[in-house]
Parts: sequence; structure tokens; C-alpha cells
Amino acid sequence: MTDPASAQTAPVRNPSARLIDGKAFAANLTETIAWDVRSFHARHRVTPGLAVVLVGNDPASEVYVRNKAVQTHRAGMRSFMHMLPATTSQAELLALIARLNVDPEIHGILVQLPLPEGLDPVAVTNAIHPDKDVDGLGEVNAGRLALGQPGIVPCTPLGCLMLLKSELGDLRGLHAMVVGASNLVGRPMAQLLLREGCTVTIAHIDTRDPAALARQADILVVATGCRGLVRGDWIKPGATVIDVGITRVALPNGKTRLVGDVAFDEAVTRAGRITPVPGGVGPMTIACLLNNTLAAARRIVDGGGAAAA
Ligand SMILES: Nc1nc(=O)c2c([nH]1)NC[C@@H]1CN(c3ccc(C(=O)N[C@@H](CCC(=O)O)C(=O)O)cc3)C=[N+]21
Repeated sequence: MTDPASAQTAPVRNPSARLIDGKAFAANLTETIAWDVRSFHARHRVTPGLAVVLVGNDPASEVYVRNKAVQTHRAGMRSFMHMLPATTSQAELLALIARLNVDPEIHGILVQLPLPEGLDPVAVTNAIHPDKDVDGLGEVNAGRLALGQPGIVPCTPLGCLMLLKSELGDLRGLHAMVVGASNLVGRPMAQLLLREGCTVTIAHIDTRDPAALARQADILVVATGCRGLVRGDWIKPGATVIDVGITRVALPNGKTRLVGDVAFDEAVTRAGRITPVPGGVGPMTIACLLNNTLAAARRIVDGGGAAAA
């Protein structure tokens, strides 16, 4: 590879994009939150509490849920785990949420998605009291976001926005493209970017020539669950790329590796900045969950919010 002839004929490669270190950003944010949790406790004698409900035993979900518990404790909050069997009925799940809604030790409730077959995620998400809906996925908080009103913002889009603002500062007037229109990430992400003054394009399964649209975007946020979907030639040179996708793939040696929705090796030669997978958006999701739980506790305790409603 050090053959001078091949070095001469090799194409001039774009220098590598700057890596956006979500892991470090999330660790800093968690430390700030831990500090705020201590002063909140000193003032009110209340420790923010997060209830995480996991139905069934999807191994990937179990990893995330355990990760959330560890980070919750790191931030000085209490974590209440509810691991229910896959056979749990809708009525049983709703009864648990009803109890958590009125439990004064609980300030945030998260029901891990997807739910097993037979449970209605819309009914379950909407059963969470809006003041405790730290995932921001219920219709009240989603509606507030769509109307530009204050409310609880979904953790992953919030984490992406924090990274974008810390990298780029003011986003006003930038062209942002969101690839994927899920209720969990794509739609709320587009709403947040609109609120920041971006011109927003949303690409989805029926979009014609998404690559040509993407090439016009200063910001590309990709959340499709389709690994490697976004190729290098989708990316406008110098653009900022946020890769939300996380897929675990098996390697020939029997081990596994996490990969994103962006073909990283290609994208890194075109993008100005890019998030890695792992170590990009994933840790930000958890840090934002803690952020939302502290904010919910503040609102419930300070604002005489609806803990007892
Ligand atoms: N109601 C609900 N809210 C969610 O926020 C939610 C959900 N359901 N269901 C599942 C997905 C997935 N999710 C992740 C969170 C953190 C990492 C994370 O920390 N990832 C690390 C790597 C973790 C590893 O090594 O496995 C990283 O990207 O660096 C990943 C995935 C939240 N989700």
C-alpha cells in the first residue's frame, strides 16, 4: 500500500468527517442532570422516580432497559422496573399504568416499544398521564409539539437536536431532511427542526428519488431501521449526518456488531460531521430520558402539576 506509484494514482480522498461524540455529550449531560437532581432533592426532599415497563422478553429490549436503569441510578434518580410476561393482557397493563399515574414516587413512565402482539400501543401510550409521559409519545404531548407548544419532547429526537445545535449553533434557514416518518423518531424530529427554523423535507417509504432530495440537505437525520440505506452519494459534501438506526448484525466469527442506517465508510468521506453507531444517538436517548424525568418531577412538584390527577 506504500507503493509510490499507487499513491500517485489514488484519487484525492475527502478528509474524513468530524465524528460527533454522542457518548461524551450524553455523559456530560447526565452529570449536569445528577447535579440538578441533588439540588432538587435538597429543596423539595423528593427524588425523581422513573418507571420502566417491559412486556415480554425481547433480548435487545432487555439490554436497553437494563442500560436505562444503570444510567437512572447514575443520575441519582430512582428506577422502578416492571418486567411483565408476554402473556400480559391489555387490561392488566392499563391497570399498572393507572397505578403508576397516581403513585407520588413516580414522575416518569416509559413503556418499552414495540409491545407484543395483541397489545394496543396507541391505547397504552395514551393511558400514561401526559405529565408523566417522559417518552412524549402520547397524543397530548405529540399534539403540543405539532402546535409548537411547550410539552415533553420524545427522547431520541431531542437528543439529535441537542447534538445538532451543539455542532452547528443556530439552525435557522438550513435545509434538513428526515429519512423515516415514524411516530417514535421521524415525525417528532421533523417538528423539532421546523420549530428551529429549518426547511424540512420528510422522506418515507413512498418518496421518489430520496437520494436526489438528500443531496440538497445541509442536515440529514436518518431513522428507518434499514441498515446501510443511506449511501455516500446521498450526502451533500460537508453536510451534518445524524444516524439514528441501530441494527445488530452477526459476524462470521460468531460475534455481533451494531450498524446504523447510514453506510458509514462511504458517508464519512462526504459528510462534514457524522454520528457513529454505536456511541452516537443511542446514549443521547437515555440521557434525554433522564432530562425529561427531572423536568417532569419539577413540573409535578414545583408547578402543582397533575401527579394526583
Ligand atoms: N418507548 C420506547 N422508548 C424508547 O426510547 C425506545 C423504545 N421504546 N424501544 C426501543 C428503542 C431503542 N432505544 C435505545 C436506547 C439506547 C440505546 C443505546 O444506548 N445504544 C448504545 C449501544 C448499546 C448497545 O451496545 O447495545 C449506542 O448506540 O452507543 C439504543 C437503543 C430506545 N428505544
